[in-house]
Amino acid sequence: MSTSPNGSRASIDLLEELQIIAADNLEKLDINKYYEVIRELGKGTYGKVDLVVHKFRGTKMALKFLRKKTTKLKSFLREYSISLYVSPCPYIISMYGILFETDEYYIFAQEYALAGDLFDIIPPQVGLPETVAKRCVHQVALALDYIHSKKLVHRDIKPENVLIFDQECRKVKLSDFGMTRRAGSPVKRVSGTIPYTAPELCVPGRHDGFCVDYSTDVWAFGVLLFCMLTGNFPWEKALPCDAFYEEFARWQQQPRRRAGAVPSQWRRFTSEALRMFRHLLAIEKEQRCSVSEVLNFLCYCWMLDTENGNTATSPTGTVLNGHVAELSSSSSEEGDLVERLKQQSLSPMCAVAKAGIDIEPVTPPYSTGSTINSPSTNNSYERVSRDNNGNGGRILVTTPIEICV
Ligand SMILES: Nc1ncnc2c1ncn2[C@@H]1O[C@H](COP(=O)(O)OP(=O)(O)OP(=O)(O)O)[C@@H](O)[C@H]1O
Repeated sequence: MSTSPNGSRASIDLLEELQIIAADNLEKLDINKYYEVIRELGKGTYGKVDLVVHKFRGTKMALKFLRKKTTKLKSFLREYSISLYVSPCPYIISMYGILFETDEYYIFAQEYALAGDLFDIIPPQVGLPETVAKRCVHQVALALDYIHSKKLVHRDIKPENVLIFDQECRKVKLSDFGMTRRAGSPVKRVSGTIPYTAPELCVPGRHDGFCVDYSTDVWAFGVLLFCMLTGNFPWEKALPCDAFYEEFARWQQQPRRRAGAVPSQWRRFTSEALRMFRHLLAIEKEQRCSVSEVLNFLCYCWMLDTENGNTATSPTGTVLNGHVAELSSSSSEEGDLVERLKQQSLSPMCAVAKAGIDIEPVTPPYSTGSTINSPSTNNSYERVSRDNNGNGGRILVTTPIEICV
């Protein structure tokens, strides 16, 4: 908080405050002195994520490395602060209050998700069993709902950013807040991954900028659902030149939908599931529902030929109605978070040296304590490995489009 000229306290919001604290605590250190690298967990556009063990504590954690060459300090601090800000949600990856830099990287520490990411467990062209998919969908919906309740838009919803703790998706958490922005803020260029990108952001030649909007997360969430249930993308990109998208858009815009007119890729779904998809994937962004509407469809069967039947139960045993209220933290809880961070050093070095400071994830004030081949379409997607580790053929990489800065 700062004091304005007239003496009143100018409000600096929590996110800005977290960024200031983070900047004040950023220090250089020799990573090998404090961490033993076990293996690389993943690679992204701007760096990598390694599984490490803290040499003094023995704590396993995931360190996210953002290359200084391609990441501005401001972007790093923003990603770190947003990740921390939303981490109280039980369906979002937890954070350790640790950040530092080396000559080459900015680095922060996260909880380690022991089963990797959702991308790796979706059987290509088959999809996950409906029960597993629903369990996952429910948790991701709650995570997104939480983010939206904080007036933030994730902007990079895809299976690679859903981290999993077991193969049955009993515990999954949303991650990667590098693209997250406040709803309503202007962004210069489109960002995202093409099959998940909403049609209004796919239009070529639109360089006039966009306002960040929840509806883009809703669209990506709808595409994610399709991928999980089928092991395919519904289309390559949401543009009229894509025959799969065009067919879907025509069907969406029909005033009266006849069963026979359902596009072939969508005929495997029950009418309730189709209704859900129509709400999530409304062509006009104003018509799209909120993410939480999916929760009203969990009690229905989604797949026509499912062997698992439907699962109406919540993964956490919580009542579906009122979930948002349960997950929203109060401003005093947010204040607590800032206070704890101020007291807690953000350096791994001091975390060891200071008595009474343990390296545990920054815990939610209201924690429940509960405990594709990239999906391919039947069309002509370019088949490229997601990484260079010999996964070739398993995945179809989507073409990243311009990233906003
Ligand atoms: N906490 C974690 N535990 C386990 N694996 C993780 C963790 N964080 C990231 N990963 C793995 O590393 C991959 C890349 O991580 P992340 O998405 O955070 O990087 P990124 O550079 O932002 O990626 P992108 O450019 O795709 O947005 C993830 O898809 C996942 O497989």
